[in-house]
Amino acid sequence: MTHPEPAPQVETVGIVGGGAWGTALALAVARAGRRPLLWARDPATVTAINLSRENPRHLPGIRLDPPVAATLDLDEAAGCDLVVLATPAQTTRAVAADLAGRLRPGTPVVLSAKGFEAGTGRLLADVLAEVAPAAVPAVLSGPSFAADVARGLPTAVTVAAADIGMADAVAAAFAGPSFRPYASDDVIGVEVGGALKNVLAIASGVVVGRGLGASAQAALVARAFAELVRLAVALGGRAETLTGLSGLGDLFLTTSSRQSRNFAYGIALGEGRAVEGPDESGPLVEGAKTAPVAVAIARRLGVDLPVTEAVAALVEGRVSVDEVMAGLLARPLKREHA
Ligand SMILES: NC(=O)C1=CN([C@@H]2O[C@H](COP(=O)(O)OP(=O)(O)OC[C@H]3O[C@@H](n4cnc5c(N)ncnc54)[C@H](OP(=O)(O)O)[C@@H]3O)[C@@H](O)[C@H]2O)C=CC1
Ligand SMILES: O=C(CO)COP(=O)(O)O
Repeated sequence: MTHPEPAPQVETVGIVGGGAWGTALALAVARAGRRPLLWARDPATVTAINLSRENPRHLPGIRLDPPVAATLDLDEAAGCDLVVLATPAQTTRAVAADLAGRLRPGTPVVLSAKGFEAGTGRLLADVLAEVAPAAVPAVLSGPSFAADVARGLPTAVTVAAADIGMADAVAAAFAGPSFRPYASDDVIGVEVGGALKNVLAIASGVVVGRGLGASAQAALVARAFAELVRLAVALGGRAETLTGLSGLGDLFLTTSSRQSRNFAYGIALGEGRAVEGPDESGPLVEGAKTAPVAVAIARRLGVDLPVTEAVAALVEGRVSVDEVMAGLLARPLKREHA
């Protein structure tokens, strides 16, 4: 029998990753009455946050007043009462390994990246548990653009941990006047919702970029939602979780808003402006990296993910948009909920 984790007393929050999302979460934590300490690897970002009170590279135009502070010292961030990982999904193993020996045993570590690990096909919470066993893993996900959160616009997310009491405590640590976390104990469902919606946002962008019409976009989003549920359930998550914020909520946001980097990349693919995967020097497009990993996971589990397969093929430049659409429409007829 497992024992509930003791609820953490959270005054300080270490945020590992000085990008748009890490910076926005630092502001959310400050508004929640906690002291955020943002670790960034880039000295210029740390100096800009501490002296000019902004993050010009990743979140320009947003004022970062105290108590937001930044550091280059990972030990300082790791020593906080709660730690958030906010670097891209594919860096999770390396960053968590670097943190591992610096954490106090039992420190909650909140994953906020959205993706599956390439190569292993593992969920990020599993990667964290493997490389940083001293951490208590939690996941924060849901419809939340960094710019919206940073500006204090109303936002709701899900915080999941295996122990619901821990999820409640972590949710409370982030809760502020405009940032509303809901607690869940379905770590798998919440992770899959965040990871796969990026892939499906690319698909929705392709439909828009190719000018296929609002009806096609609605059909795509409905079938995309079915894929979210199928994969989450096959991996051990609960279907109802995907009807929530990390699932339907984030799918709605990123399959319809041009603020989404994944959706915007899909539009470029649909318009024929991008033929292969995004360049590392451009904006982060997590769905392009997640698509082939999701396909591999689905094939291993015998789950049918035709939209995800189509995105993987497009991103890898193996097919054209017209070939993908013809292939999807030519699939044998089936029952809707089979
Ligand atoms: N932006 C958003 O609206 C949201 C993003 N997310 C998720 O958060 C994650 C991060 O996205 P976001 O912040 O937007 O991305 P950004 O591109 O804005 O920032 C990424 C940050 O990670 C840093 N970084 C990259 N690789 C490493 C590494 N190996 N070690 C340490 N730091 C590293 C970068 O450092 P450097 O500046 O030095 O390159 C940069 O500070 C993604 O998984 C995304 O899906 C989730 C919800 C909302
Ligand atoms: O996850 C996000 C909002 O919930 C951000 O989406 P993009 O990474 O597509 O910009």
